[in-house]
Amino acid sequence: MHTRQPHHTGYGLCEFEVLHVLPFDSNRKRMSIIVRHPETQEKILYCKGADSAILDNLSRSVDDKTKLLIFRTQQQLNSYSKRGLRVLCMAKRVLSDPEYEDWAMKHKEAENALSDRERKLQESYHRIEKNFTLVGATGIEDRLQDGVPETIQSLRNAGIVVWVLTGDKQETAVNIAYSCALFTPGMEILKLNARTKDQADRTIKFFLQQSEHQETVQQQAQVGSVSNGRAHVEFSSRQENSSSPKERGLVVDGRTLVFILDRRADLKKSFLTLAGKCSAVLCCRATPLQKSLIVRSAKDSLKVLTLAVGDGANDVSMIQTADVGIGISGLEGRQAVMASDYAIARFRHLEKLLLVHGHWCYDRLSRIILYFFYKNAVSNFLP
Ligand SMILES: Nc1ncnc2c1ncn2[C@@H]1O[C@H](COP(=O)(O)OP(=O)(O)OP(=O)(O)O)[C@@H](O)[C@H]1O
Ligand SMILES: [Mg+2]
Repeated sequence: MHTRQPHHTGYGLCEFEVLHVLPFDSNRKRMSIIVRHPETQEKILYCKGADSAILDNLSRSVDDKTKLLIFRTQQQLNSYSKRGLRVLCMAKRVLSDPEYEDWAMKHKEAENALSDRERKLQESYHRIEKNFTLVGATGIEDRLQDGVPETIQSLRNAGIVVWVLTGDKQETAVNIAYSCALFTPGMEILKLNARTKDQADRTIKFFLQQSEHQETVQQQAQVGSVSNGRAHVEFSSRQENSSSPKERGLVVDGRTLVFILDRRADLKKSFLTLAGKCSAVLCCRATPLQKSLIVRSAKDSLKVLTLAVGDGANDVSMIQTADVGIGISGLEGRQAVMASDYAIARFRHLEKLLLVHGHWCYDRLSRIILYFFYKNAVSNFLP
């Protein structure tokens, strides 16, 4: 591929030759372009992607100035994501001629491979997407569509349990969970951010014990208020906080999901028991495969009817795994809609769809676990 891209350097217009485009995918969570500089002839790789996909692959030999830049960028990323912005990191790498030639030759072999092409391409991307120099980061507003909080609220009022499965960074996703009314201010938020299988196991068990303890206290409080006749009014008002069940929201990140979904580990059952005690579940930095495995696990183990809503290519297998798959037609392409049973133009149309197509869900509404994608995929599709 030899595309010329005009580039204004400040000294005049010049053109970069595009040598390769390494496309985005939700597993690498980044994309790259390799260009030839028109004046120096240097081959430069520019990469943009999720913070974890870039920061974990920075060059280790860095001077103090670069260390400071990395530190400051991380601080900026944290503040952007806490504000609910969608963050991206940019990095570059100058390639020596021998290194580039060697990579380009092997990459061509991967591109032309007749077997195992996808794996060979992934290996090729990983061979070159490393030893980055950080360039900077951006925070972009990814606004919710109109009516998302209201729709979620009415689904929850109908007894539907809503889980969000997203590829987004945890801090961004948590912020959005509050703005779309998945999490409410009174909720107790349980976070699963384990870095080993044992840690995941212990944290899940701890939360389970804690919630069982809270349930026992609540039951005792209820028994106390019933059996204690006259003292009832005073007792229940004093004990209001402990006797009214506190809603829980569960947050789990992609690395912890690896342990939970590992078939050899025995964590799935306890995770699902814990998830079943929560009013809302938020899975962050989830890959497309993890999204579909979560739907499959809920479907098989919790014995619920599942409905998945998504708008991107990374939602396709989840949409296909769910009992009912719904695609939102939007900017992210047609893959989600093509894989779905029903297409909608806006998330808020979901409520109407559930009412209109009551034959498959309305009477079973309270048994549905709903998965959805919440972003503002601005649509040209008319309802
Ligand atoms: N075109 C792109 N180029 C570079 N990086 C991207 C691109 N699209 C997404 N990313 C990065 O990869 C991450 C994962 O993307 P992915 O599309 O799997 O999930 P998402 O869009 O964040 O969330 P959702 O699952 O809700 O769609 C994003 O959070 C972002 O950091
Ligand atoms: Mg996406």
